[in-house]
Amino acid sequence: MASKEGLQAYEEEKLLSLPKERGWGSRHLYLLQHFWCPSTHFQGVINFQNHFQAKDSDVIVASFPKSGTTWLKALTFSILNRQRFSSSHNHPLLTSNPHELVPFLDFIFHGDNIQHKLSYLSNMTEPRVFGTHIPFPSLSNSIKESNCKIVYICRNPFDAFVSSWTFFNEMKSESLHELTIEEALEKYCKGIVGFGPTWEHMLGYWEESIATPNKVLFLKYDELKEDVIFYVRRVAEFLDCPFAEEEESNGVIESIINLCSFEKMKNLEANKSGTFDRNIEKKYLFRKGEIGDWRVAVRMKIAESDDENGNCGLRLV
Ligand SMILES: Nc1ncnc2c1ncn2[C@@H]1O[C@H](COP(=O)(O)OS(=O)(=O)O)[C@@H](OP(=O)(O)O)[C@H]1O
Repeated sequence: MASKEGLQAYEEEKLLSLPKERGWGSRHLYLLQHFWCPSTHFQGVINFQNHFQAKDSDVIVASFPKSGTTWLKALTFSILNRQRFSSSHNHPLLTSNPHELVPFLDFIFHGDNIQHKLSYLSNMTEPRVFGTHIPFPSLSNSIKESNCKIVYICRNPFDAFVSSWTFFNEMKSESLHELTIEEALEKYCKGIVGFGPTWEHMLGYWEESIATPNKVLFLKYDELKEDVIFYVRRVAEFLDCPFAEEEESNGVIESIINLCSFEKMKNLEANKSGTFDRNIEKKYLFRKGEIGDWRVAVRMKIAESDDENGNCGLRLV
């Protein structure tokens, strides 16, 4: 299996020595440096750690999966590039998915030809914006040592869990086994999920945001949804490109928010079809975008498990 995913001999050896579990979105999860690395990402993560050179002007959008990564990538890209692109027409986000404009560092280095990738990266327009799901302690040293900035987003874990479970069930290829929601929840609570455990992931970035507040900005999906104007201003200030009074009065913040809104992005042709990275269908990235959707999943589960006498057989929650 490992060789099928294009690993070099030394990586294969390393991989075989690690604790292993069955995965959800990937065939296996490997316990690498205290986090569960999906087998699909193993080579990309190792190569990223060994080769990526951060620039001081880089911006990294970091997140636990299904916590609002796509949204924060779109907002960060728009905030940083607002002088280059008008939000109302000809904006790259109207024709490209946020993951195509803001690539995942964990995936860029997947496959061979590292030199080609490095030269592509060094020629990218600055400021370069990247995404990552890798926990803070496992980021490359050059990210930690440079002056680049990290914007992190987390989400109520109940919602992130339901979002992940639905996503992986929709995405599931025939080679992957099915997980019931109960099995998936048990694994999630034990931290056995890609880039998990969740709490350690959040804690790593949280502690860093306290220790170095100019380096890491810690955001929560739920708060961002509730006051997006406040947080768009906050991100711009953190990235040293605050909105000028004239921009404020010209409605630049509102146009960025509208461009990146769930409804706008979900309905764009660019996000309705096609795939990115490892054949992820773009349409599955936009589901409901709500706070508290986990309650719906619980209600459905209760209804499903009510017996014919009306007794609730659910013990899951
Ligand atoms: N623009 C915008 N605004 C608000 N919410 C949005 C937006 N885009 C995506 N979403 C919702 O985010 C959830 C997907 O999370 P991620 O983007 O982190 O997924 S991924 O890790 O990059 O695969 C997923 O949440 P659920 O709807 O609860 O499944 C998406 O619907």
